[in-house]
Amino acid sequence: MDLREDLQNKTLIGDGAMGTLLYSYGIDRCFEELNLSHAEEVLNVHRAYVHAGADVIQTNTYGANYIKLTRYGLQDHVKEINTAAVRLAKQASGGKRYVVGTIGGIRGVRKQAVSIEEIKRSFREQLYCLLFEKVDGLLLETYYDLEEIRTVLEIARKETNLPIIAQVSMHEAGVLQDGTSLPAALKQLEDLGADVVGVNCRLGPYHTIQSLEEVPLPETAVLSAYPNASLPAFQDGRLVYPTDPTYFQKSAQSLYEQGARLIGGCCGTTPEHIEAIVARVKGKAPIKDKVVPFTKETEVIAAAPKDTRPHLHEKAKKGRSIIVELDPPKKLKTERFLQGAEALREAGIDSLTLADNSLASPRICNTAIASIIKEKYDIDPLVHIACRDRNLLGLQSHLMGLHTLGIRQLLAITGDPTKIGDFPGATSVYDLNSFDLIHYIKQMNKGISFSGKSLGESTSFSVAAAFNPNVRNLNRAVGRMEKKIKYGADYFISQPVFNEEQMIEAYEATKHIEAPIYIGIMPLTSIRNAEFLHNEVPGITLAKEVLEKMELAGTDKTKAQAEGIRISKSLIDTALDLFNGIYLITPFLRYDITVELTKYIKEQSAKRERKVSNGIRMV
Ligand SMILES: Cc1cc2nc3c(=O)[nH]c(=O)nc-3n(C[C@H](O)[C@H](O)[C@H](O)COP(=O)(O)OP(=O)(O)OC[C@H]3O[C@@H](n4cnc5c(N)ncnc54)[C@H](O)[C@@H]3O)c2cc1C
Ligand code: MET
Ligand SMILES: [Zn+2]
Repeated sequence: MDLREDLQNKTLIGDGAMGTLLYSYGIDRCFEELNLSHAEEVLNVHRAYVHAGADVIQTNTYGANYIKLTRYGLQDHVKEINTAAVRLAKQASGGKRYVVGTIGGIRGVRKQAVSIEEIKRSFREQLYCLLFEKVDGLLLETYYDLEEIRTVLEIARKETNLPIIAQVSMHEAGVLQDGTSLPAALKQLEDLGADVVGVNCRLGPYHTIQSLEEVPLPETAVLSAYPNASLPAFQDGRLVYPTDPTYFQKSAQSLYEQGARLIGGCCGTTPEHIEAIVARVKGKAPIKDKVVPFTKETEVIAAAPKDTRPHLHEKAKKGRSIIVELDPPKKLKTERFLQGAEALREAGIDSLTLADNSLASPRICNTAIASIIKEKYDIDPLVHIACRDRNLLGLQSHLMGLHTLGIRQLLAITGDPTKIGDFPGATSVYDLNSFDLIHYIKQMNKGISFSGKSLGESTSFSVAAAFNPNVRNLNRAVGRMEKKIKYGADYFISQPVFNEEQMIEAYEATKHIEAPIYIGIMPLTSIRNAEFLHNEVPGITLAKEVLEKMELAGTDKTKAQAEGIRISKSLIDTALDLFNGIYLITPFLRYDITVELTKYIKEQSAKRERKVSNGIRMV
């Protein structure tokens, strides 16, 4: 028996689902652990697939790696679970079927969730366990992340000469989540030495066939397909795959015609599905010629509509740039806000930044406000986007909406925790964190959606990221900035800084970073305001001297405000020597304060420029 040789001559049949089958029996726990505690059930599933006529049986080890087992506190049982799994599959196969060791993908849309180094460690551990038990081949399945499957395939290819089946999964037919087309992805896997390349899971037969229609026959590898039984439905609180084995049988015929030589089933498929496809395509002579009738023309991705205004990061690279935060109102009246926006525009700011429910309290949607000020005052708004309030679907739709409104400046942040806001019990989504959000916004700039599909047009977002200099370990904060740049951040906007030394430290720690930094300055309005910020707002720390100065200014509002402005001006003097970008935060819609500070920055910058040009004349 030789799997490679067999695949040269005939169509082989894989098995169907293990996980969803056990789940449909009412077992809802770590499926891989059942190899130890309920071996008989696992054996029965394998036997049912053997009986149905499957040629290739997969071990019940899809998630038997320490990363996934950690969820169940089973991370130290990788070896026992994998060992038992191979023995059970072999026992059911009786030496008459190929037993392939399954290793499932770990990453979904969130690349950030697990580092590639950790994936390598976890993969190796599981791989060695499976190889030690002498499987007949390996099945790498359900990989959404191309980087991940490339990485693990390289490891596996170095470690063994056994046949390797490498399968990716797609959110959208024909394309991986990073926008790589299925044919290109499978070619990469073939080039890395996979014997069988294909797709499994997530999509039902219809989309799987549609995806394979575009894939030419590989030169050295063969094609495989393990579609789900159908798209899942949610019934009585459970996921079910309503499907009919006859439909699956017909689909298997189409997959065969598309050149698939190993055909099995993924989620929702049962021994009946496998029996049905065995009857139709098992053993058939493989398709050796396939004409991909037309490579569906790769959709031409149009460039974003031209906007000749420079982005904020370009402005701050060239010279002085001022942005001012004026947060959308917490109440429905917008007059004062709009007056502020207009006054700040008149004062000459480069952009008005609009927080996304900062401090986790609801305000008028910043996109609505951004659109109004853009249209009404020709302001180029900067919209903050937190990962807290929208899931992946909401975030992508939100970004598409922003693009449609011609809004191009974004700040991608995790978002303040709901605990501190008006609804402490509210859920927080966090499908993505700020790194991933930056990455996906930049993917949209290439015209590719979060799921890899063409958007037909590229966006032209400029993406800022947060920098928090108010931390004990500045190097760690700088490390996060460097990582954000890797993910695509164009520039940074900092939390407000409240003393000169801290500003100098922030400058020293970041001077090697080429991406511009807009340094935050927030005028204080009273000692109570200062104490609140210092003691209660995450990420903000005030210097002792600043608190003392505000204390001295007393409770007279005008005096306190004047002191706040004095402190800010002094910070501005330092900032102008160190940073091109200045980010002013307007307290309590008191735009008169930020207008005054904007004018101050303009005057001081002009003075400095005059000095420089006088200096040049003197030389
Ligand atoms: C300019 C600016 C504007 C903002 N606007 C808004 C807004 O509109 N709406 C809103 O809700 N919030 C806003 N915030 C707050 C922001 O959401 C939080 O400060 C957020 O934590 C910082 O954004 P970040 O996710 O990019 O990341 P980071 O600061 O890089 O980190 C994210 C989280 O991880 C934590 N962390 C940092 N280092 C480590 C580490 N080594 N290990 C483990 N954890 C770590 C941080 O404490 C932070 O909670 C803003 C912040 C800034 C600086
Ligand atoms: C989540 S994809 C399916 C994994 C594995 N083949 C199973 O059926 O359990
Ligand atoms: Zn599946």
